[in-house]
Amino acid sequence: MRTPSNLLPEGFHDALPPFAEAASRLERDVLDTLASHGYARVSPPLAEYEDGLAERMQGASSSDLMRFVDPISQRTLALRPDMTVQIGRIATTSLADRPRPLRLSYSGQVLKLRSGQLQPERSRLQIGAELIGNDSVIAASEIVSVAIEALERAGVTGITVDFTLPDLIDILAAGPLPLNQTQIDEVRSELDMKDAGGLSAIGATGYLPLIEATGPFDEAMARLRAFDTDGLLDTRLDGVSQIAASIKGKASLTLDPTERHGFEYQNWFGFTLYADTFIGALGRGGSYQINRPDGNTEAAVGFSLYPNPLIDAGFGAQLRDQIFLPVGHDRAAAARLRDAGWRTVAALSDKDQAQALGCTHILNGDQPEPL
Ligand SMILES: N[C@@H](Cc1c[nH]c[nH+]1)C(=O)O
Repeated sequence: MRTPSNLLPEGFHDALPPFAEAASRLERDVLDTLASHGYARVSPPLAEYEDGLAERMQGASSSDLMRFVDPISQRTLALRPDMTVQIGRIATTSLADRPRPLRLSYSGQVLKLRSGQLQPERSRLQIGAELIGNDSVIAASEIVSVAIEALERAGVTGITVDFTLPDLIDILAAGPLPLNQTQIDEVRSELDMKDAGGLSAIGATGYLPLIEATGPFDEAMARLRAFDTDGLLDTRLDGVSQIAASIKGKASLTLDPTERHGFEYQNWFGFTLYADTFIGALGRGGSYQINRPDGNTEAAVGFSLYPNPLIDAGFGAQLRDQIFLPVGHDRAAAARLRDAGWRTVAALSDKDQAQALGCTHILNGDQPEPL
């Protein structure tokens, strides 16, 4: 396991063997899946001008960013907390003239200013894909199914997709169930806690049925449709149902229409990914708008995975066979074994010990021999 160390700030850890390798194997599997669906890799820098980054991050402020002054430009820079924002910048500047839809993938470390209760890490690996220029049901279905395929290719089983409607409360509050901004925040936090008593106490009884519209997808969706008596949400609910239908059989499906944790900028549709063997979320995604430099916006859908907690829990950590090569070993035989997929560990002196160096075999003549 990774050992917290007072050599590093809270929320920062070294990835050690075999976890670091497990993480890069997962990263490779996910990126290969994305590439196979036409997502081209981009690699934005770790830090950017703070004002540009903050401006693009809807629902977050610069006080949520890890910032520092750049001695060269004398300007404040920020470490990226979410690569999706950078992909939006790239899509609407350097790649503004590329035909749409534009499919981009990415992977890298992101930095959160504060750690979450469920995820103490502040430095996290983020791997994802963004489909830019379209947020239709077809585009959203592609994103969800590619996310599932990527996780499956990495060996994750028992996947659950939990759908949400990130802007649901805003829509209801601006229409049939009016609320002012303070009330919106109150209603949201009561819904977060699924607190019926709390909702009643603040006079928002109209929102009570939303607490019940949660759980296995079909039942929860039926309850949500029953709640939507004037058909205001029809198109959204049809859209989310179609996306769910498109991945039926590939994952367990649930609905939590008011879940908003981590959905600061997504609009009509969002989803969180879980795996049976693991308690926390593996990633999330949804539809959103990218602000373009000309003042217009561009629709997009995408997803991001945060696989570190899964890896730390031991996922993909393989103890591989390794063969010890004694001093003076047959170099040609060792090279043939490496070609055949073996990992070799060459002795530097007679003092080196096969077992202590993690070897399972030793090269005897030109043949591997189990230790
Ligand atoms: N970047 C978002 C997920 C996402 C990607 N694209 C759209 N949404 C997150 O990390 O929560």
